[in-house]
Parts: sequence; C-alpha cells; structure tokens
Amino acid sequence: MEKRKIVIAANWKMNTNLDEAVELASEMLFELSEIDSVETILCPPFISLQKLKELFTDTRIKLGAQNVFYEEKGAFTGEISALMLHDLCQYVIIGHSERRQYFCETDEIVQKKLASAVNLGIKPIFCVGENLEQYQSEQTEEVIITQLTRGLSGLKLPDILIAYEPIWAIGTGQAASAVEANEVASLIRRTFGELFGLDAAGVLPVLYGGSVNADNIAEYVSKTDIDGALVGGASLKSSQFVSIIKRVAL
Ligand SMILES: O=C(CO)COP(=O)(O)O
Repeated sequence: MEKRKIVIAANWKMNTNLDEAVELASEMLFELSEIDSVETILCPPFISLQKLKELFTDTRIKLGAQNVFYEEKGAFTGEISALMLHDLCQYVIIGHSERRQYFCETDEIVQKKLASAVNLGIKPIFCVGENLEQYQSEQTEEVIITQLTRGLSGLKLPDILIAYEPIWAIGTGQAASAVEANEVASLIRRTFGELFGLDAAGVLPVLYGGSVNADNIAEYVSKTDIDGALVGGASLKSSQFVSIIKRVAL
C-alpha cells in the first residue's frame, strides 16, 4: 500500500503565554515554510489560537486546539465549544490521557466531544492508550479496543486522526518501541475497519505519541501502520520540532 502523508502534530499542553507562543510559532514557521510533504499541526493553548491563525494565514501550517466541550453554547462556565473553535483551527485533540486523568474524562464524554467536533467540521486527533499497569498485565489490546469502540460509537464515518499514546511513554523518555507501537497502530486500523469499513481504515491517519524526538521519529514512520506523531516535550523547542519534521520530510 502507498504510504500516506506524514502528519506531525505538536501538543504544547499548558505551556507558553501569548508572546512565547508567537515567538515559538514564528521560529518554526521560518524553518518550515518550504516543507510541504509533511502535514504540520501546532496545538497551542486556546489563548494563542487567534494570533497564530493570523501568523499562519497563507502558510501550510495548521492549527489545533487541545480540548473542546461537547455542547455548542450555554451555561457552561469556563468551557470552549466546537462552534467557537471552528473558524480558529482545523484540528482538536480529544481524549488525551492527561484529560482523562486530571479532568475525569470518560469514554462517554470523549464520544460526545468527538461527535461535536466532527459535526462542526473540526478534525479530532483522538488519543487512546493504556497505562503502565495495563501494559504490564498485557491488557493493551482490550483497553485500546474499548476506548475506540466507546469513543467512536454512534459516529458516521468520521474524518479523524487517531493517536496511540501509551501513558507510560508520555514525558518519561521511555518511548514504546517502533515494533510495539506499530502493532497497536495496526490494531487501531483493524478496529476502525470493523466499525467503518476497510477503505476507511486504509486511509485513516494513525499517529504515535510518547517521548518522540528527532532520533526516534524516522523509525516510527518507517512502519506500515504509523503515519506520524503527536509530539509533546520536543515540540516546545523550535530546533527539536523542526528536526523531527526535517527527518521525515521527503
Ligand atoms: O502527550 C504527548 C503528546 O500529546 C506526548 O508527550 P511527550 O512527547 O512529552 O512524551
């Protein structure tokens, strides 16, 4: 099968104020403006989306939000809806393990968020992944299938990316091996195929996330079922993030 376009997404998490975000994004833009073979997505904190949207007008760099609430509007103090985001960014991260852990997001909440984003034409980067205990007791497959089937339930063929992020690999420097990550990516593709058909599974972008850096990225994307990466820590330094992209650019 022909290799799909590589996607490299940056998740800045709760880092950068507005000035820092503009500075970091500007440095990246300067280095990456010539590269069109990699789909590059930056997911800054909400407060910087508008400014970065202006900065990236007429460039190939895309923007994503890190979260979204599932209702469109109303009395939900502190929340941001897909309706508010849809003219600011093209992507949104949903179901990240940090949100599942710190904000008690269940698969049911994740499903509603996915539905809301898809309805408004924002592409979700849907994160799934097992924790260390589940990994050590060989429950990875079961956890991934459950998160996928619950998260995607009730959705019509969604325009979506799925990121496999084993929790034990996030921010630890203990990246999953490319072979292991590819096995789970392949499971994700098969499960998606069972839900939405083989053709859809064939073109589904599947990313790996968890301690990705410029030294290990090439091995991940050389695997048949991995189409790119969701990068945390290494996306906060322009030089490191740019090196990751340059390693996979044609
Ligand atoms: O959580 C991640 C991206 O969403 C991965 O974070 P690190 O790249 O810092 O391990």
